[in-house]
Amino acid sequence: MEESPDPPFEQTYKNLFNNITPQKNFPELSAVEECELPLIDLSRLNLGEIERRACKKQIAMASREWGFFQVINHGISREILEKMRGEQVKLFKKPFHEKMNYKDLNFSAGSYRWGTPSATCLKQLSWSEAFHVSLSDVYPHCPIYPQVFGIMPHTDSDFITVLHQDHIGGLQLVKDGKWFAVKPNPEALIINIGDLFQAWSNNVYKSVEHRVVANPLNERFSTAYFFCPSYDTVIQSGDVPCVYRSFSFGEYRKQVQEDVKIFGHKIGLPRKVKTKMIIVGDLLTGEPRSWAKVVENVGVWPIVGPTA
Ligand SMILES: O=C(O)CCC(=O)C(=O)O
Ligand SMILES: [Fe+2]
Repeated sequence: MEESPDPPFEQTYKNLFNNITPQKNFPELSAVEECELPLIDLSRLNLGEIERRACKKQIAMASREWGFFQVINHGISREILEKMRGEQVKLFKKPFHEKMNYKDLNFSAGSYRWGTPSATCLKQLSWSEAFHVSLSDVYPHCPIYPQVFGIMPHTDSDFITVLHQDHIGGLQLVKDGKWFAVKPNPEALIINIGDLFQAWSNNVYKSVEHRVVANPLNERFSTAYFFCPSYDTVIQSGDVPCVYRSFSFGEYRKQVQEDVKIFGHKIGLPRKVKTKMIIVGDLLTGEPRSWAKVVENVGVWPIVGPTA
C-alpha cells in the first residue's frame, strides 16, 4: 500500500486533541463575507508618466487602506505559475517520510514544517505543511474543521509578501475590524505589506492581520515569497514624531521567535513602540485605549517628556 503524503497531525500533536468538545457552530468563521482585493494592472507602469503616477497612487492607497492588493500583468506567465503549482503538488504528494528526510533538494535542516511545534492548544495548531524555499504551503483537507486554522491569525514579519494561491480560497484578512475572505484569482499575485514596511512608513502602510481557514473537503496550495532585508538592516522611519524605536531586522526576527516560543504567538511591532509616549498620552486623556489606537494617535499627542 502506498504511504500517505499527509503529515501525522493527530499522532504528533495528540496531547492537543485530548479535551476537544465537538462544536457545531463557529459563528466567527461562518459569518465571514467575501471581498475582492483592489486589483492593480501593473502594465500601467509602462504607459507613460500620467498612467504610471496613477498606478503608483492606487498601490499607495491600497497599502494604506487594505495592507493587501492583487496585481495582474505582473510579468510572470500563467504557464510558469501553473508549472510552479504542478511541481509543488508533485513535491507535497511524496510520501510523508520522504519529505521528512529530503537531502537531494538542497533544503536546509528545518526547512520542512507541518503543524505548529510550539502549539499548546488546538487553537494554536496550523493545519498545514510548508517547505521554506521561498515558502510553499499545502493545506491538507482537514477532518477536524473548523476547530483549527490552516494558518493562525498573524501579520508577516517581513517587508512585503508576494503570494500566489490556487482557486480553493481560505485566505482571510481584517479590514475595519472585521474578517473578510479573499476571493481567489489564480491569475493574480497577491501583495501584502509586512511589519517592516509598516514601521518604515511610520504606520502609513498597514501590516494587516490575516489567516487561512482550514477546509474540510479540499486541499489548498499556495506559494509565498517573503521579501526581507539583510539581518543588520536598520528599520527607521524618517518621520517626526516617529512611532517606533529603530531596530534591526535581525533583532526583530529573534524577538518574534522568542515570543512564539514563550507565548505561542508573536507580539510584533507593539514591542517597538516608543513606550513613554503612550504613558504620557494615557495620563493626559485618562482614557483606556487599545494598543492599536494608541499607536495610531501618537503623532497628534503632546509630548511632555523625553521619548524612549
Ligand atoms: O497561504 C496563504 O494564503 C497565506 C500564507 C501566509 O499568510 C503566510 O505564510 O504567512
Ligand atoms: Fe502571512
